[in-house]
Amino acid sequence: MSVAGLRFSKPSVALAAPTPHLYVANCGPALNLTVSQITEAFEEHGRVAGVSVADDSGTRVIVSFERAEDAAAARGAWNGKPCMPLLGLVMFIDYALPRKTEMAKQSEPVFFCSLDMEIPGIILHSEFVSPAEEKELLAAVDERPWQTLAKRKVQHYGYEFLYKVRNVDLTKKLGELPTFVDHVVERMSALPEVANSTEKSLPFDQLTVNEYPRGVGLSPHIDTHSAFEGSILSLSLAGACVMEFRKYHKHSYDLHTSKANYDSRVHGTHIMGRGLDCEARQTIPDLHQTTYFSEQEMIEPPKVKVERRVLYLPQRSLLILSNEARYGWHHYIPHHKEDVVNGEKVPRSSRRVSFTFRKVRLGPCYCQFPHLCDSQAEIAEVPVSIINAWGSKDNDSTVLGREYTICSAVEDNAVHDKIHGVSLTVSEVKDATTCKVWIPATPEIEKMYVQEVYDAIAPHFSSTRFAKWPKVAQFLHSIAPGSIVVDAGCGNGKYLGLNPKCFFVGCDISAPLVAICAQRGHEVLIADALFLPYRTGVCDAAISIAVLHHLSSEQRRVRAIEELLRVVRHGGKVLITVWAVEQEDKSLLTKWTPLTGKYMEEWVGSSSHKAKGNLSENSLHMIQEGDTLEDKSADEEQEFVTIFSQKFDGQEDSRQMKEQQEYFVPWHLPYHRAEIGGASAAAVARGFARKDDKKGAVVYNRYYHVFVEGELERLISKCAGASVVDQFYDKSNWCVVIEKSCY
Ligand SMILES: O=C(O)CCC(=O)C(=O)O
Ligand SMILES: [Fe+2]
Ligand SMILES: [Zn+2]
Repeated sequence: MSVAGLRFSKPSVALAAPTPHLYVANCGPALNLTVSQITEAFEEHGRVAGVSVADDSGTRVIVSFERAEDAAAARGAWNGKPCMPLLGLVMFIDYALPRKTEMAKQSEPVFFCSLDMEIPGIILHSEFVSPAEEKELLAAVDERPWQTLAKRKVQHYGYEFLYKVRNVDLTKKLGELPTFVDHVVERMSALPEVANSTEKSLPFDQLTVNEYPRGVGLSPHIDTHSAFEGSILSLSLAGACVMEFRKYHKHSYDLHTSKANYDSRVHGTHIMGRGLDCEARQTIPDLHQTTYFSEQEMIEPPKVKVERRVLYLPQRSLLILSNEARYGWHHYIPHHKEDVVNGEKVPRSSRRVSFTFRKVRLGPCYCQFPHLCDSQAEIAEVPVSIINAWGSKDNDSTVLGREYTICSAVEDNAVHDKIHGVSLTVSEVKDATTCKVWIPATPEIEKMYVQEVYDAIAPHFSSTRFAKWPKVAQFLHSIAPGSIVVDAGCGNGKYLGLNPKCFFVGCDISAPLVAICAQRGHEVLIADALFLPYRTGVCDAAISIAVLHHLSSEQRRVRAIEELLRVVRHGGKVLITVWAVEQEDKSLLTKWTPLTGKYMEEWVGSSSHKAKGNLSENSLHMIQEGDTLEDKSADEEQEFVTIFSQKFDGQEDSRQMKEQQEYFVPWHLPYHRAEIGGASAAAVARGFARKDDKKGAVVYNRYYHVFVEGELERLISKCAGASVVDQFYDKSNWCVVIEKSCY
């Protein structure tokens, strides 16, 4: 139904004379309106010659009437008013100028070399098969039955590709790949970019053969992330074509207030289009993201920038798509009888046959393109554990921080959390949409020596934690007004609200600390840093201040960084600070108890066992003299401890200390602050605290893994999509600012 040969543009100024073409905003496939529904509705005003999409948004269409008067009538009736035939939708309607863009479209340069594309992960090998091999391959498929689709024919080997769900059925393996592809498979498998790729593509176990008649192409798409892993390889036989690659850049939201922004992004609350009596809820197709437009934005919707690159796929060439090219870019074969290649018309051959080799994926996809990733979209539709821990009320059911809303049916009391790749066991189903789920247990060492200690010392700890570290303040002030900031491991919430132009959300594993934040009016909840209960890409920035050093394995520390990266949007920043081995005041290290023996083996794991010391288990409780830390008002111990003049100067020990990274660091809870006989007695009985009558304090041990220089950067380098934009050492901490790569 599109109007052949014509493209349209929205006029920048109101047109004096009406045209038969209307530019209609807030209407289109993204609002689940089909061309025939739109046509039918507009035909109320006269004969409609065609409806076509105005741009890539899916929310703007061109409705072309046969007569300009009818277009004027439709505009008069429905511009800015509810359109009853389209369920009361309010559209913005203006006259459109037809514009020939065919030439403009074709003026994009066509690349012949994949390197010129500047898309990471795209490789083109020309003449990958010989004419003789090509002939054999074509003869082989021509002997076999084709499945006929609307415009092209296909054959599937290994697994059938199911077009309805754009995936394979893993339970229905068709068999091995046919022997007639053996020699190409062997050669492709030996390619270094395939054999050595970080994501395993081998062995290929799915082959789709596509036969395109002249003029037939393939709509823009990304091969379903959850369906295939590793690289995708496509051999072009019998003919050539151009392939266009598209990357959509969605700009960050800029809504009126950060709270509204937060509500819309976290809770999905619709922002009402002011002045228009409709909910201006619009969805950008392909991006699987819902955006909420204000009235102004509806009239001038935020631009979705599309980057396009066109590559010529010669006959007998092999195209390899990996990484960003595979996960982050749509690919598209225009439905053209001829390709315009740098000004020259190149007719397509009567037939092109492609062999696409892929490897089916067994688990979820963890790519860095969550907005394009069906594995990760599932969790986005399955928000959010922010149920009861809001404000100060009813912490009970989320004391474990583990309440999720499950939108899909919960089967067999288990939910597979695709993002985290773990099975969650549902312990209590409250109703159809809410259930309690359990995430894997925190290691015992963290449970006792971090969580329980902070729970026990929370009010006292909080009373010593008010000074804001200038570097953190500087970071928070550098964030754009209206941003949403997550403080993961927020403690008593001293950084929440530090930049009044931003909206802060905090979480911490310690319920008593979260309660303190809630009493102060902060938006907080109880959560585990490894399982942040926020949607992917929900915030603009995140901070993790003095948190990672409380995690007892490298895997868990990496995982926590990945979680921080997950929750920030692309282009968002994360500040991470951790305690350094390289303490400004070396004497401090002598006040800490190196972890040894059972603690290292059972809890921290022998791989990170670097301790040279040979301290007995009892020595864990032998705290040095003069290490009293209680009731000081300094911010971090490091700052405060500088008052100790004692300097550490033993060379031998210094080397030993350097290698030691696992410690118990004492916290002195004065008797008058402790519930003697209550929680403290239990902690003493269980061995993670001791009474020190001389000091009049219960001494709790907190587990720390202190970082060596470069270690934080090394962990970050394991996280895809993170680039370090700043790193520094400050006040005995290693600090890094990372940016989530833009897609
Ligand atoms: O025909 C081609 O080269 C591409 C095929 C393709 O993109 C697909 O099957 O997903
Ligand atoms: Fe594809
Ligand atoms: Zn993915």
